[in-house]
Amino acid sequence: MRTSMFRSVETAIRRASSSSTTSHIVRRSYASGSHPERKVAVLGAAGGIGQPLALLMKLNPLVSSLSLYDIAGTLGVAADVSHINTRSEVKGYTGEDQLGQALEGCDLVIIPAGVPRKPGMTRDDLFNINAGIVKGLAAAIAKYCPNALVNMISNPVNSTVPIAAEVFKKAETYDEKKLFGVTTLDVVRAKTFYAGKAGVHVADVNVPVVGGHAGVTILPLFSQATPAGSNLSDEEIKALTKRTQDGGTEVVEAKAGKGSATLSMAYAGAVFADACLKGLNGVPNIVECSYVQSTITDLPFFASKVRLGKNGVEEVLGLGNLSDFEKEGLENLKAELKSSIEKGIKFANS
Ligand SMILES: NC(=O)C1=CN([C@@H]2O[C@H](COP(=O)(O)OP(=O)(O)OC[C@H]3O[C@@H](n4cnc5c(N)ncnc54)[C@H](O)[C@@H]3O)[C@@H](O)[C@H]2O)C=CC1
Ligand SMILES: O=C([O-])CC(=O)C(=O)O
Repeated sequence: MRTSMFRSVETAIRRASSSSTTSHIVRRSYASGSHPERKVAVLGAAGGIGQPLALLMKLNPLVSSLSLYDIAGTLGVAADVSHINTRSEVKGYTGEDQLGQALEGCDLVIIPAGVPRKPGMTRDDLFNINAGIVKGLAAAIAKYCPNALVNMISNPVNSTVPIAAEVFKKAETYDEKKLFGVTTLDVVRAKTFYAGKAGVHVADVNVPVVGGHAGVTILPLFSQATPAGSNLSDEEIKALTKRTQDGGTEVVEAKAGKGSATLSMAYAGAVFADACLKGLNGVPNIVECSYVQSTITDLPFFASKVRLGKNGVEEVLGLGNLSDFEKEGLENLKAELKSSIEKGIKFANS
């Protein structure tokens, strides 16, 4: 699960910022094809997540064409980001009549479109607005880029992924290997919180997070965290688990009505998108946690470690050994996750 996203970004910045003649030559030969052409779209690109995510995707050398779409405000964001001297060409699209152009030819579509939480709300409280937004965007993806990988960020992820799956099924374009709920922020938080408590270097830490992306459905597996052997007590593991599950709420409360996590989410979204692009490009052994169609439990969608490849999901990895506390957490999350999945399926078919 270690990612070289930072290294890629660093390399891109170094390449772009050097002004020597040699670097122009290097840059030209680089742009002419050391990586395949990849078109990536961000839907909701003018929003709190969309803008920093657009920036991070512009810094990613695996992207050759960056398509920024929103219902309003995209052209300014696209003009701004387009001036950065990295590989990709940037185009902005605004309004539904430009959605098709934004999507045509995409290899990867990232969706942070929709409303965020305010204090006191659950992610499910966003369902009424975001379910319709996701349904519409999924229908457009089925029409204009049915083969693209889809990274769903819009909440409630536990329901929006099943909604997109149903829309794709109806359009006869569904490929379960290509639809991902982005749960990377849970992993990012689990790594950060664990490193702080265990006193280990955060860059070395790996922690799988399984289940879903809301409250108790977020199940970090600290018993599998590496580096291990930090002698954390049961109480400390419980507190780390709770903090990971409540990480989104911690940010919502700190922002006090001004939305939810945007910067850490953009980072997490960029890490996951980078992993998807590497998989598409044939880089071996790319593994990230994601909420996907799954048979590793009795639930039809479940987050776990996933190996990424040229067609999206190459393999959904099992849960490994769980502690008794994690086994209990797994049983406790099933009812809520099942009902969120069923709610999404019912909505998509209504
Ligand atoms: N999966 C995860 O871990 C996380 C998910 N989120 C979710 O991401 C979503 C976006 O959050 P923010 O960027 O903070 O919200 P925001 O309100 O700042 O931005 C959302 C953007 O979506 C756009 N939008 C609305 N309808 C659209 C449509 N039909 N097509 C294209 N764009 C549309 C809006 O114009 C706006 O620019 C929320 O649902 C939030 O809950 C947020 C953090 C983490
Ligand atoms: O908490 C929220 O509403 C946004 C989110 O999903 C997160 O930060 O994990």
